[in-house]
Amino acid sequence: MEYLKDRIRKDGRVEGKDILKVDSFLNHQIDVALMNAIGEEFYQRFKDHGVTKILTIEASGIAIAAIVAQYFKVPMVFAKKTESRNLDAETYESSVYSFTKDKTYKIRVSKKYIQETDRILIVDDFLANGKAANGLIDIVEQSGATHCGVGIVIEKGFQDGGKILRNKGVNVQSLAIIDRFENQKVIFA
Ligand SMILES: O=P(O)(O)OC[C@H]1O[C@H](OP(=O)(O)OP(=O)(O)O)[C@H](O)[C@@H]1O
Ligand SMILES: O=c1[nH]c(=O)c2nc[nH]c2[nH]1
Repeated sequence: MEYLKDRIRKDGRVEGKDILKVDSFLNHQIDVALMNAIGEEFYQRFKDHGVTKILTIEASGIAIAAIVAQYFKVPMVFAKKTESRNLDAETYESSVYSFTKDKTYKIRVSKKYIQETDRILIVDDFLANGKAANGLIDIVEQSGATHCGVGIVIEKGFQDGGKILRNKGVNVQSLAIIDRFENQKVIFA
């Protein structure tokens, strides 16, 4: 998606050897027009898969998933990373290591919000080592629903997540795939 790549070239900032900061438009301050273009692009890529629900993980996936859900006209649900009294007792659970936070979270989705008959599109802002996507796939599989694929805004191709998921046969569609960082510049695959 050239529009997205241009925006990453313009406003993305490389931090250290493996972090791309896109907080000015994607996961802190949000450019809603860009989000709409992303939602439309995921719709075009997955519209023939009979999607009935969009699933993501808090926090950064929520804004993207909400807009994607508008294009599909289906509900969106996000996995919660913390326990709280307003979460149902009956949940599907998995475990996700966050590489940006160096912390493992138990993630949970209420059993009420995924049915066996659902066809689920997983979306997220980043794919790095694939832990978040794997945790969400684990939850979908526990529920007996079908996962139609994983839509990612930015895949860091130099980390293993994309390879791991594709080797498992998952339909991963990434709108921008980064091959490497070179002199603080982003080089796309
Ligand atoms: O492929 P992975 O190695 O799992 O990395 C990708 C995940 O990492 C980020 O989440 P983070 O843990 O930073 O939480 P946040 O959404 O609250 O920023 C991002 O939003 C993805 O969910
Ligand atoms: O803003 C982000 N930048 C990254 O490089 C990254 N990797 C996983 N999650 C991420 N979030």
